[in-house]
Amino acid sequence: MAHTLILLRHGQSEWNELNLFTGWVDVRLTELGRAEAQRGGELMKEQGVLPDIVHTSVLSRAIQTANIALDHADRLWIPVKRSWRLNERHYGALQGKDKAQTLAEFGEEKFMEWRRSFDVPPPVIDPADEYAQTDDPRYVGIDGEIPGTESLKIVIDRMLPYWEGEIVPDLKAGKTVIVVAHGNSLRGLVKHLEGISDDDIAALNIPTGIPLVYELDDDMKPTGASRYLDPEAAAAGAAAVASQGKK
Ligand SMILES: O=C(O)[C@@H](CO)OP(=O)(O)O
Repeated sequence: MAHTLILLRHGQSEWNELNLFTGWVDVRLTELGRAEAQRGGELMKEQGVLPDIVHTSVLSRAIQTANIALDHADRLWIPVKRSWRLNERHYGALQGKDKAQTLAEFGEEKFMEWRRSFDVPPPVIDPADEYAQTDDPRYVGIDGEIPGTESLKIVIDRMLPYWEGEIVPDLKAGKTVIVVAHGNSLRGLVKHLEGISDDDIAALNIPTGIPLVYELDDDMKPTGASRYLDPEAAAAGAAAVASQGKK
């Protein structure tokens, strides 16, 4: 039996537009981001790829994107599950920093190591920093501590229990699942699904607002290549993410 999984990165956020490192800071969608989410929903409806259940992070930009996309796919009524384990990678002390300024200050090598290396996290954020999540009520009771920084490796380690424990059972129950999350949490999931190496994952960027569809076998392995519902827009969007900072 084939299982259908849809991955959707949130539409443009206020801090994507401003070119700031975002991570766990809870910024909203821009008008363009809302339009991207709408288009994502329309693409699902037009192409008949319709989710039965939605999983999102606990960050507003993913929740807004899910609501808008599902509304435009006539699927606002499906069950919803949310988890901090689908959150964006915590960007540590870089949260709130301008990407272009960070590149100019630290140089390309360090900048890319922080953004795209597999296991080098950015410096830890001070818990008193205005962009730390200390005392944020949505994280009361999360297992362990609120992170002070995360590498992609750490993201994968905290995401996989949710993937195995909550998403895979929905897929195995025959549901078409949509996961609405973030650039780096989805990079982690794609790495896991496709067995991409620690080095090669650096080059993978996920565009905002375009559904990416996987057909999976019973072992949750892709049966073929994944497909974006708008491949041209996805290629342009991924290139734009790759060049962030260089403007
Ligand atoms: O700032 C962030 O949280 C992420 C996603 O917007 O950025 P990057 O693509 O640089 O990892």
